[in-house]
Amino acid sequence: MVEKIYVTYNQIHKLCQEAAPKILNEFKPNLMIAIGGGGYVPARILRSFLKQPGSPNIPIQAIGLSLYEQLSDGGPVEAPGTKVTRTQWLDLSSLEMANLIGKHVLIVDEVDDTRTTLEYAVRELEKDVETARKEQGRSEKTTFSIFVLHNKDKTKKGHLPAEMLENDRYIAAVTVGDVWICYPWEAEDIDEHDSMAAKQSI
Ligand SMILES: O=P(O)(O)OC[C@H]1O[C@H](OP(=O)(O)OP(=O)(O)O)[C@H](O)[C@@H]1O
Ligand SMILES: Nc1nc2[nH]cnc2c(=O)[nH]1
Repeated sequence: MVEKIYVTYNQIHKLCQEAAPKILNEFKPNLMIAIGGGGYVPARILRSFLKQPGSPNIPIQAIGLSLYEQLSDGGPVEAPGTKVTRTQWLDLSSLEMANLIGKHVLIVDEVDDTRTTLEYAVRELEKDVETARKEQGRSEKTTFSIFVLHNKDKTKKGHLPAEMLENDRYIAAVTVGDVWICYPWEAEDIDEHDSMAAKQSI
C-alpha cells in the first residue's frame, strides 16, 4: 500500500514562509501563476510573504490543469498515457498575456509528481508568451520559475527546460519519496486529518 503523508495548513504556511526569502532574492517575481486547484492556497500564502514594504502585492493569475489517465483499450498492456486538459487558461487576446512579456513569472503548484502538469504549464505558457511578444514586436525576455510544496523523488514522465534547472529556477520546499500526500483542503474531517499529521514523526 502506498504510504500516506498528512500535511497541515500550519506546515504549509511555514513551508511558504521559509521559501519566500530565496524566491524574493533569486527569482524576484513580478507575478505568480497558480495551477489550480492545488496551487491556489500556497500561492495566496506566499503572496503575503513576498510583499515588500512600499510595493504592491504580487498579482496571482490562475490556470486550471487536470491530469487524465488514458485507459488502455484492451490491446497489449501499456503504461497508461497521460493527458493534461486545460480547464482554465489566460486570455490570449487580452492584456493578460501581454502582461507577462519581460516579467519574472513564478508558477506555483502544490505537488510535482510525474511532472506532466508542470511540463505542460511551462511549455504552453512559454509558447503563448512568445506568440504575444512577436505580435507586439517586443524584445523583452520572460523568465519562468517554479515553486512547489512537495517534489516526489522519482523517475519523471515530464521534463522541464534544462536551462530552468541549471539556473536553479525550480524550488521544492520538501522532497519526499513516492508517497501519497494528503493536503488539508482535501480533508473531509480536518480534525482527524490534523491528528493523523500529529501522529507522524515528520
Ligand atoms: O506531476 P503530475 O503527475 O502532473 O501531478 C501533479 C498535479 O496533479 C494534481 O492535479 P490534479 O490534476 O489532481 O488537479 P487538482 O489540483 O485540481 O487536484 C496536482 O495539483 C498537480 O497539479
Ligand atoms: N493530493 C495529492 N494529489 C496528487 N497529485 C499527484 N500526486 C499527488 C499527491 O501525492 N497528493
